[in-house]
Amino acid sequence: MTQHPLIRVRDLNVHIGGHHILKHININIPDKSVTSIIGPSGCGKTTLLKTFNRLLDDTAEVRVTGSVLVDEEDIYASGAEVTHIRKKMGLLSQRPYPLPMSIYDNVAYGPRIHGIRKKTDLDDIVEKQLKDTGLWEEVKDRLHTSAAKLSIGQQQRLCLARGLAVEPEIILGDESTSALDPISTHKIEDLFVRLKEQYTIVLVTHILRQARRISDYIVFVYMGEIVEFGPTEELLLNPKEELTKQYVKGFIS
Ligand SMILES: Nc1ncnc2c1ncn2[C@@H]1O[C@H](COP(=O)(O)OP(=O)(O)OP(=O)(O)O)[C@@H](O)[C@H]1O
Repeated sequence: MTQHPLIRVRDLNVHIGGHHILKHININIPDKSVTSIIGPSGCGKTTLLKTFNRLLDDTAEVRVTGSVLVDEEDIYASGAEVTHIRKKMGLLSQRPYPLPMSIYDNVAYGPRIHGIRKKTDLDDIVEKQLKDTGLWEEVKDRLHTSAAKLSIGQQQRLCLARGLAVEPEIILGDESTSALDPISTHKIEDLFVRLKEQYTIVLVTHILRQARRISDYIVFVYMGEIVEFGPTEELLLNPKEELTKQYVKGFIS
């Protein structure tokens, strides 16, 4: 059964510097599941992901039209508040960018900004998020040392913990395992699968095997358009569109 949609995209178009990058995008991203955006390099995957938390429309050369409804609220409506929208989403980029501070302070950073001051409350949040991201046992004895000393894989899980600490509804991941070794990659993939019980997760990946391992749904994008969207097995094993077939077979890259 298809989950209730949390993100609804309606006739979304993105022009950058006069180029029509995303064309008439219509999609419902289901709640509490993992949806992967796949497609060849330059097709618009990252651009689509960025439209979900208004990371795109900050410059004069970018024009976004259409609507993206999150929880029924159009995040492109005039007057929509960007800080409020971003609080609903945690973004995990290709490389981890821990803040130049301790492990503890990285996780406590967002909650402090949102007004949580009491030490015991912050301690609880830090412990919970580090446990949820599987880091607690690895770092509990060095919480006040620099986050930069962690391995890249640990830093990526810390960035996830930092994002989750402000209680978002949605996790966006842009090729978030591309800088990681296979073991760290599997840890992050396992986390996504576990976290989908509580969050709606949208990932950009160019690795079909990864999309197959962890997604419930897949969106195939080609030259700025959605070619096909559907449950993972159906889209990969029995695609409806010829272009999807070609991509899945590896004839388009
Ligand atoms: N800020 C920008 N200025 C100019 N062109 C841009 C900008 N951002 C994206 N584009 C263009 O939009 C198109 C889609 O880019 P995007 O990064 O979304 O693709 P992608 O599918 O994520 O690619 P990849 O898999 O290689 O990361 C590309 O042609 C890219 O050059």
